[in-house]
Amino acid sequence: MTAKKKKSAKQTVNKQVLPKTKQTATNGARLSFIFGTIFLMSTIILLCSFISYFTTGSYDQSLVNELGNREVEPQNWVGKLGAWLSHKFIFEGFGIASFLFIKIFGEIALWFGIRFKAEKLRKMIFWDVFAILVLSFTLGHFGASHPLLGGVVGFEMNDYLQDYIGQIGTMLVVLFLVIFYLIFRVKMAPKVFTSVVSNTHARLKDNLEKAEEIISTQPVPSVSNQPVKQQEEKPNIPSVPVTKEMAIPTVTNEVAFELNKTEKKTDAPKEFSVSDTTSKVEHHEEFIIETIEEEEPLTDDLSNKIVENFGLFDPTLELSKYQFPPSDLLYEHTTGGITINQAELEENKNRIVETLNNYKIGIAQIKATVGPTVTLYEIVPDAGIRISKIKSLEDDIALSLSALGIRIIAPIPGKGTIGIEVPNTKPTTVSMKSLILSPKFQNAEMELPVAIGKTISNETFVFDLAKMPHLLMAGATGQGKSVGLNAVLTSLLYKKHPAEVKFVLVDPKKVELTLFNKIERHFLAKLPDTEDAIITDNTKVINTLNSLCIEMDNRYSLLKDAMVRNIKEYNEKFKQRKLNPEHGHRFLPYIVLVVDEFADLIMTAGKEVETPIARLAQLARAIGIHLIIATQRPSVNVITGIIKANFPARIAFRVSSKIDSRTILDGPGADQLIGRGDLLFTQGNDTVRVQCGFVDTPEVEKITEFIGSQKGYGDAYLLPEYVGEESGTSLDIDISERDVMFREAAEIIVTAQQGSASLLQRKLKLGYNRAGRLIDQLEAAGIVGPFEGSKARSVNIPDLVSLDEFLENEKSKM
Ligand SMILES: Nc1ncnc2c1ncn2[C@@H]1O[C@H](COP(=O)(O)OP(=O)(O)OP(=O)(O)O)[C@@H](O)[C@H]1O
Repeated sequence: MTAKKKKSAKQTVNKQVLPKTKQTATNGARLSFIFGTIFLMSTIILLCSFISYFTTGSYDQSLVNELGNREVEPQNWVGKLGAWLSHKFIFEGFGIASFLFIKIFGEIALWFGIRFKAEKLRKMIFWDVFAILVLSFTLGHFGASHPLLGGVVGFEMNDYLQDYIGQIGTMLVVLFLVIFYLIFRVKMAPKVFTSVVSNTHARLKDNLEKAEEIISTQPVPSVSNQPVKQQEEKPNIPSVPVTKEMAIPTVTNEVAFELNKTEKKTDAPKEFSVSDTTSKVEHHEEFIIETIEEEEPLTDDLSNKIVENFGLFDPTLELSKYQFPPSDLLYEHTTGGITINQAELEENKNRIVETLNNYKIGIAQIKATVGPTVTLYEIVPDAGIRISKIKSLEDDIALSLSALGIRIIAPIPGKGTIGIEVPNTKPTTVSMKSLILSPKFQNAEMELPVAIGKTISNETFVFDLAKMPHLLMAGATGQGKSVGLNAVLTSLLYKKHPAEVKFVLVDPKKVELTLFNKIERHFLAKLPDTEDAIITDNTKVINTLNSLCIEMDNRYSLLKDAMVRNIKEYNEKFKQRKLNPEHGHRFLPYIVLVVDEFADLIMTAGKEVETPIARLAQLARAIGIHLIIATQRPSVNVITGIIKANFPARIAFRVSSKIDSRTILDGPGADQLIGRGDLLFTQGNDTVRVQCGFVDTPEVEKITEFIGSQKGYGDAYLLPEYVGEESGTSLDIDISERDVMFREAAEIIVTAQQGSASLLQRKLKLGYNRAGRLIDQLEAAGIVGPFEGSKARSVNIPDLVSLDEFLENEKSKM
């Protein structure tokens, strides 16, 4: 049953990738066949027309101008069409070189038939046309006596050139074109042409020297003269054309071997043998250095071919008609931008100056920047005033300004000034619409762009979730967390296609994220057996988190197999069709896990939740799984050290105490926020104050409605099945029912001393389901220990010898 479901889950995933490609492939094949047939028929028509032209041409020529007349009956085998075609091509065109047009048509027909590389076809056609021109030009030389040889074009070309460069010049041009053709088309090395000359010269010179030497050393003139003569008469010149192969192992190489042997016999008189003469002549070793042409790298591999025929893989193809939600689904919330209240600014400034003067802090300059919720007063204190003094007066200053949530930044990082943030009496709501429409978000070239809000200087604040790579969000109740989560999700929905990102939503409060149910078949991911994609039950959360760990392991194996480092490179390679879906490869969407109330979860499930969350947070960045966890209570027992260490990016809404602020931000500040979406964002060092974009429930409803009413996938994105402890494995698996790879799997597990399904997947190239079954069987046999959460199972057999004994024992007991 489970196996069946697993299988169907896998099939669904594969279906998402394959069917469209197949359909396109069939349509492409049909079109190719039709065009191929048309070109093949054209080839046959040209061939018949041209051949018959040589017997019927002279008769048909007189009729060519009357071919429109039905009464006229030409003799060409292909009738009027054939007579007209051959007259135009051969007589008025390029002479007998026109036969090469048949070759061109044939090549095109062949290309449609067997689809070799288009580049190759282009090259072939280019050289065919070149050959047509050269041949027609060459034969056109005899155009006056044999007009059919080069056709009118060939004759005219000759005639034209001869007028300017004469007959010799024209012949040299022909020679040049032929050499050009031989070098670039036949790929004859230029050396061949030069070596004909240089070899002749070199060998003649060489032999002459040898002969001279022999004459001077040999006492018997009758022997020495003859070979010299022979050598002179028969110089060892390679005949043209010389190929690369012929150039290397010439007779001279063999001689070189013999030479070495004889030279060792030091006392013996020098003996030289030249293989084609019987006499003894000293022979200098000829040393030919041949530069072998660089092998052209094969660009012809299958992936290029597929890309050429079908284009890059398009993950969005299955939902190609998907429409992104329009911005008018969102509300303005405010009319116009920030309103600057001059009187309020003036008043606050005066009070700041006054208060500081009371504490004997003089001010050299003060500047105000009005943001949506707070105004930043940037103060340059008089020389000699210590910053720590201002900082220690923070509460007193706040009291004097009698405003809630004054935040003092002393000094402002990167500037020598002191900042005092004072809330505006009339805060401006930052609408999500203004964020979505901002050029910063629209032009963001990010993997997972999120427009969270506007900074104090009223700039849209956009970050890439993929770079964070995980986000911790905290804030007391009612301070804007849920709105913040909605802003994140809305940003992604406005920028990403359903094929590119999937959400795993955990909502123990059962209210905040339920709206997203409508986009289940577009954007949500879930466990195979579950009804609802949005997880509200804590035990299901544990299964889902463990399932995400499996997905992570699977993705790592895929990445390893594809020899890439991260999901971006992997998907790029997949789009270029360099990864075979039949080997389990598929386009990997980003997965964003959102946990709305983490405190709740950790209180009920504790380590069972913390361990997989920590594991995912540590490892999942490269494979595109990103975590956003939100919590009301940022206490240390909820946000433990291990969680904190792995969530460098934090968003803090208003919290109730300095301690909470420290837990979430590692510093104070969050307790001084004013609520209603006022937040601090940190990613390590700098902290940015941002007013979160406001997106109301009806807006989210409209967006999800808009997306949900469009055609979606058959189901949510299915995560790998996770068999939890409580569901138990059928541990009494019959030995006869064991997988055929049982022994091999056992050997791998025992060798590695690590009982993990993903290890089997990698080593045996198995799917997750089969590897999981094998692990179950190994557990049933007692070779591996029971499931231990996210840790690999223990292995009970120490080595391969013991494994052999164990399996033998098992057999004998049967
Ligand atoms: N960015 C914002 N701009 C304006 N008002 C906001 C913003 N965020 C939140 N609010 C106001 O604060 C109210 C509470 O926000 P929200 O529901 O997000 O709080 P919460 O932190 O999720 O609370 P809880 O934890 O109890 O669910 C909203 O109904 C809204 O009126």
